[in-house]
Amino acid sequence: MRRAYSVETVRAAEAALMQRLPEGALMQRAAAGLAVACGDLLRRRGRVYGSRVLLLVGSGDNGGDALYAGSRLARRGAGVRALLLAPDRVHEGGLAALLAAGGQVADGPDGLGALDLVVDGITGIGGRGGLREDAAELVRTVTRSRAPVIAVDLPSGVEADTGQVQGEAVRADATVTFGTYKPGLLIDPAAEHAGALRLVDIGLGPELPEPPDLEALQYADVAALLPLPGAESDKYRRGVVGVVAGSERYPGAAVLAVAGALRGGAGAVRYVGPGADAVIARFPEALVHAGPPSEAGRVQAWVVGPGLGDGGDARSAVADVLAADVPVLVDADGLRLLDAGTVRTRTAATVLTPHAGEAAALLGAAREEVEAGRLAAVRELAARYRATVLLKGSTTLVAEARDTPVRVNPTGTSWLATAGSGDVLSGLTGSLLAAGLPPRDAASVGAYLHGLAARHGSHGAPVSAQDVADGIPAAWRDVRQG
Ligand SMILES: NC(=O)C1=CN([C@@H]2O[C@H](COP(=O)(O)OP(=O)(O)OC[C@H]3O[C@@H](n4cnc5c(N)ncnc54)[C@H](OP(=O)(O)O)[C@@H]3O)[C@@H](O)[C@H]2O)[C@@H](O)CC1
Ligand SMILES: [K+]
Repeated sequence: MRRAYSVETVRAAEAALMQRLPEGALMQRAAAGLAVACGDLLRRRGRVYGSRVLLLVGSGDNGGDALYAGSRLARRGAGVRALLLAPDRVHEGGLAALLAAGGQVADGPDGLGALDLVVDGITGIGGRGGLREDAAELVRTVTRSRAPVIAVDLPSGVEADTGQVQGEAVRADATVTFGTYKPGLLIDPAAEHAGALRLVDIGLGPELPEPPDLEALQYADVAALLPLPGAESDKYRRGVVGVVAGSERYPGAAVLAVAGALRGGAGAVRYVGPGADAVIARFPEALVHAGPPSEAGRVQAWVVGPGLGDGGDARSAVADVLAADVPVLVDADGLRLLDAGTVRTRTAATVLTPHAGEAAALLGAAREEVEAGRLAAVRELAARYRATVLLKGSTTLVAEARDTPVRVNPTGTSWLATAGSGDVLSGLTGSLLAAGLPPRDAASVGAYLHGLAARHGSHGAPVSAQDVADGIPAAWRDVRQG
C-alpha cells in the first residue's frame, strides 16, 4: 500500500523526529537519497563523472536538499552549477557544501540544451499557491529545453495536499520524495507532473499516525481482497448481481455492463431491462427479466444506470432499485435520476460512480472546479450523499462518508477514456459488491482491475470497451500472480 500524508502531518512527524536527532541530520538523509537517485539517472544516460547538472535553488529547505545533493554529485566529478532564485536567502550550509565540493553558482539558465540533469529544488512542501513569476518563467524555460528533470520532494508549483496545479509547474521525469508520499504526488493533475516516484526513507515511519490521508492499493493489497470461491461455493453463495442498464436507444450499455459483471466474481448475473435480447445473444449464461427490478428475483447487489436514458421507466427503475435493502451501485443516467434524499437515508451501501461532469452536476458546481480539486470534490460528494463515491479520471478516487483514507487508483490509463468503458466498470464493481466486498474495497478493486484490463486489452493501441471487458480475466491473473 502506498500511503500519503498531508503537509501538516508530515511537519508534525518531522518535528518529533528532529528532536531526537542532531541538527541537520534529516536534511542529510534526504540529500543522500536524492544524490543516489540523481546518480542513477546520470549513469543511465552515460556517467556521473563529467556530467552537467543544474540545480534550481529556492530559498527554503527544498533548495537546501538540492544544494547538498549537488555537493555529493560534484564530489563524484559532476559539473554542478546552482541557479539561486533568492541569493540573499539561500540555504547557507548547502551552498557552502556545494562550493567546497567544486560546484559553482550559475548566472542564468544558459546552456540548458546541453545539460544532463536539472534538479528542481524551488519549492517542496513549503510552496504556497501558484509559482511566483520569476520561478514560473524559469520553469517554462526548463520545460522548453527538454532537459531531464528530477524534482526534490514535489514538482515545484503543485499543491502537496490537493494535487491542484495553479499556473506553471515543473514537469519532472522523476520525483524523489522524503519520508512519505504526499497526496499531490498521487492525484492528478499534479501526479502527471511527478514522473516516476521514488520514496527515500528518512526514518519518519514511526512518527506517522494511522490512518493516512490517502492510500493507493498495490498488487498484493488487491490480491488479498479478491473474492475467491471456496469449496462449498455454489453460484448463489458467490452472489448474484442484478444489472439494470440499457434502453431501446442504448442496448449496448446493457451488454457492456453485463460483460463487466460476468468477470467480477459474482456467481450469476441477472439482467433487467429492454436489452435482454442483445444480452442473451451475447451472453447466454445471463439470467434476464423484463419487469421491474423488485420482481426479478433475489440479488446480493444491484447496478443501475448505464444507458438507461431518462424516460419514466428509467426513473422508476432507479427508485425501485434504491428501495432494495442490498448494496446498490448507481452510474451514468442513474446519477441524474436518483433522489438525493433516498440515497442519503438508505441503510444498505450505495456506491456512486460519476465522472467529473456528473460529479459537478451532483454537487451543483462547475466541471472545471471538480477537475481542479478532485480530492475535495470526492470527499464532499461522499459526505453529502452518505455514499461511497468513485470519481472517475486518470487517477480515479474512492471516498467514503466515514472518515477513512481516500483511495487513489494507480492503474489508470488514458486509453480508458473510451465510450462504454464506464459501463464495464460499473458491472465489474457491482459484481464485486455482490460477491461480498465492502463498498470501498469493491470500488477500489474494481477501478484497479479495470485499469489493468485496459492495459491488457490495449498493448499500446486504442481499446474498445469490449476489449477492456475481455482483458479483465488477464488482470485477475496478473494480480494473483503478483
Ligand atoms: N522539515 C524537515 O525536516 C525536512 C525537510 N526537507 C525538505 O524541506 C522542504 C520544506 O522546506 P521549507 O519548509 O523550507 O519550504 P520549501 O518547500 O523549501 O519552500 C519554501 C520556500 O519557497 C518559497 N515559496 C513559497 N511559495 C512559493 C511560490 N508560490 N513561488 C515561489 N516561491 C515560493 C518561500 O518563500 P517566502 O514565502 O519565504 O518568500 C520559501 O522560501 C521539504 O519539501 C523537503 O524538501 C527535507 O530536507 C527532509 C527534512
Ligand atoms: K521541488
